[in-house]
Amino acid sequence: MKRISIVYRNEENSLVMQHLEAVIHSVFRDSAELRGIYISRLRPREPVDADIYLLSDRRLIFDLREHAVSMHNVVFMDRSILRSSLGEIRAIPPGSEVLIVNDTRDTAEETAVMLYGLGVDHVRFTLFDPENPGGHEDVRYAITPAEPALVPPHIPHVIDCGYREISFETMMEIERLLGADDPEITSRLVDYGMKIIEPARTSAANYLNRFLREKLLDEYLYYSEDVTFAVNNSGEVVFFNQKAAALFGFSHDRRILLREHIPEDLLTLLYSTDNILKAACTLNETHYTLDKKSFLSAESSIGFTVNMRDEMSIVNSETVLSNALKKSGLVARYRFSDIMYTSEIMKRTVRRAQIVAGTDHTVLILGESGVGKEIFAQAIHNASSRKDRPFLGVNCASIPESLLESELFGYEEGAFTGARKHGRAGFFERARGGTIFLDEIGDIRPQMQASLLRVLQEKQIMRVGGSQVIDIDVRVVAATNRNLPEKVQSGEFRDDLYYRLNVMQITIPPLRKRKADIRPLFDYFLENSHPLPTPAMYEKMQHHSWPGNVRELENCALYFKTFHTLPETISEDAGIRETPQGLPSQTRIDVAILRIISDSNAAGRGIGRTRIQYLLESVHITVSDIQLRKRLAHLKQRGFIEIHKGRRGATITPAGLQYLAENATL
Ligand SMILES: Nc1ncnc2c1ncn2[C@@H]1O[C@H](COP(=O)(O)OP(=O)(O)OP(=O)(O)O)[C@@H](O)[C@H]1O
Repeated sequence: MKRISIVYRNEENSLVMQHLEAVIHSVFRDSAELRGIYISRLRPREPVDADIYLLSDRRLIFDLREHAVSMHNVVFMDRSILRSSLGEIRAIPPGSEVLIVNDTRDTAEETAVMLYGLGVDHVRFTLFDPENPGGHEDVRYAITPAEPALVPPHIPHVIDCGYREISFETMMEIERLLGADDPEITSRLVDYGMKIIEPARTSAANYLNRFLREKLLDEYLYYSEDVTFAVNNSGEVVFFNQKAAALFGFSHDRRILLREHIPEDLLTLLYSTDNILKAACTLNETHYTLDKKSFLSAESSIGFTVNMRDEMSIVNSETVLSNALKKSGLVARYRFSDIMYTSEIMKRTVRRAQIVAGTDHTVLILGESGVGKEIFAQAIHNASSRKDRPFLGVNCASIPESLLESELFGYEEGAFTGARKHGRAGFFERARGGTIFLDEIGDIRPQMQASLLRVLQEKQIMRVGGSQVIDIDVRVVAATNRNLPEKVQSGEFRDDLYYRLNVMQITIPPLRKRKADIRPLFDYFLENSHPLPTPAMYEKMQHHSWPGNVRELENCALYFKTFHTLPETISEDAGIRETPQGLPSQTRIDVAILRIISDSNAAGRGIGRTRIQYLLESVHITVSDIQLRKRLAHLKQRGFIEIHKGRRGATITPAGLQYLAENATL
C-alpha cells in the first residue's frame, strides 16, 4: 500500500486536513495510507517518508526539503469548489463588489485566484484580512470557503462554498502516481469529477472520454463471449479479453509473447500471409470460427486482431435470436396443425406440403386468392430445419415496383435520394438462414424477374448502389393466384424464372372444389360462439361459389357472429343474375364499383364515395348514399377493397382485382 502525506504548515488547518483526508479516502480507499504532516510540529531535520507528498501550498516545498527522505513524488494540490455552489455565485449581480473571506489574507487571495480560474469574472473581488477586519461598509456580498463566522456581520448575502476541494486534475495525478489500475477507483474518481468544478477542463474532459471508451471496450470486448486479442508486430499480445485470458493463460503481470501461449498450428495459421483470414479451428475440443484482421499503416503491418467464436455460443445466440424474432414478428405463426380440412383433396395437399417441408427446395404455391397459400408457406417453414430462423413474408404486388428491388436486396448509403445513412439490409439479408415468402410473385415486372432469377441461380445478392456481393442462405417459397403457365406462354413471365421457382409445386384447390371443408372451417372460425347457423344456412353455404375462398368464409363467419345471419351475398348463388325488371344485380353494381376503384388506383389515386357515386351514374347505375355505403362495406367484408381514412379513400385488393377479372363480362 502506498503512503500519501498531506503537508500543511500548522495545526490551525486540522479541520481542512481531516476533510481532505476523507475526500482522498473516499476515492482511493485501501490503495493508499494517509498521513498528515504539520511542518511546524517537526523537529529540525526530522526525517519524513512517503510515496506521495501532497502540498497545500507551493511555498511549503522549501520546508519539506529539510525533512523529506526523497522528493520524487511531490504534487501541488490544486483546489476547486463543488459544482453546486457555482450557481449561487453566478447569481450575484454583475459588477458587484464581493468580499472573499478566509482564515488569512493569503488563503483569501488563493480563493479569489481559484474563483477567477473557474471563470467567475462578472464581479469584483476584495480580499478580507482577519488581522485587519474593518471597512467594507458598502459591500453586500461575501464568499467564504467554510469560514462564515469571520464574515463581517453587516454583509447580508453570504455564500459559503464549503471547504475548497482537491481539484480533479490533482486527483488524476494521485491516481497515476499510485499506479492504481482498478476500475472501481476509476469509477469513483469519475463520480468525484462530476461533482466538482474543474479548472483544467481539457484534461478532465479527456479523462472522462477515455473512461467512456474504456467502458465500451469492457462492455463489448472484455466481457464478450468471444475470445479476442490483439498482437503487435513484435508478436506481443497488447490487448486480450477475459475469455482469451482463460483460454491461453494470458495475464497482465508480464509481457506476453503470443508464440509462448498458443499451439504451433494456430500460430502458423495466424502468421499466414492473409491480411484478413476466416478459418475454423479446434482447441481443447471446442470448435471455433476464427477471424483475423491485420492493421496496416502505410504499407507495413502494425499488428493484427483475432476474434474466435465458440460454435456453441453461436447456437446459444441463435436461441436468443429466435426469441427476438418471435418478438419482432419475423416469425411464422401457423403450423400444419392450424390448417383445417376434412376433404380428401386437402389431405393429399397437406401431405405433399409436409414432404416438401422436409426438403430445402424452392416451393411454388398456386391457388386462388384466399385459399390459404400464406398459411401453407408458414407451415412449411415451421416444419423445416429453418424453423428457428426468420420467416419473412413479402407481398410483391403491394410494394411499388420502384422500391421492390431495394426492399428485397437492400441498399447502400447514398444509393438514391432518401436512402438511409449507412444503407439498409433488404428482406433477403434479413431472412438470413430462414425462409422468404414471395407472395403475388406473378405480378412482378420483367426487370425484377431478371434480378430474382440471378438470386435463385447464384444464391448471392448485391445491394442497390453497392458493389459487394453478399452470400445468402435463404429458402424461397413463392406464391401466386395468377395462372403462371399462361403468363409464361404469353411472355409476361420468364420461363427460366418459372422453372427455378417451380421446383416443388403445391396447388391449393379453391373452396368450391372441396365443399367438405366448408362446414368445419366455418365452425372453426365461429370459435364456439352461439348461436350456430341453421341447417338451411349451412345448405346455402354449400351452394355458394366462394370466390374469396377461405378468407371470404372467415369474413362470413365474423358477420354471422355479429348479426346472427349470413351476409346477403351468400343468399345469391354463384351465378350472375339480372333482376327480372332489368335492374342491375348487386353483383353488377359491385363489379362496377370495383372497376371504378381499380381504374382510379391504376391512375395512382384512391377514391371517395361521392366520386364513385358520380362515376356509377355515368354507367347508368344510380345508387343512394346509403346503398353505396352498404355495397362498400360488403366489398370490404369480402376482402375485395380496403377503405382508408382521409383522402386515400378506397383501394382495390388483389382479391378484388381477381374478382373483377373473373366478372369482366359484366
Ligand atoms: N385451411 C385453413 N384453415 C384455417 N384457416 C385458413 C385455412 N386456409 C386459409 N385460412 C385463413 O384464411 C385467410 C386467408 O388465407 P391466406 O392469407 O393464407 O390466403 P392466400 O391464398 O395467401 O391469399 P392471397 O392470395 O389473397 O394472399 C387467413 O386468415 C388464413 O388464416
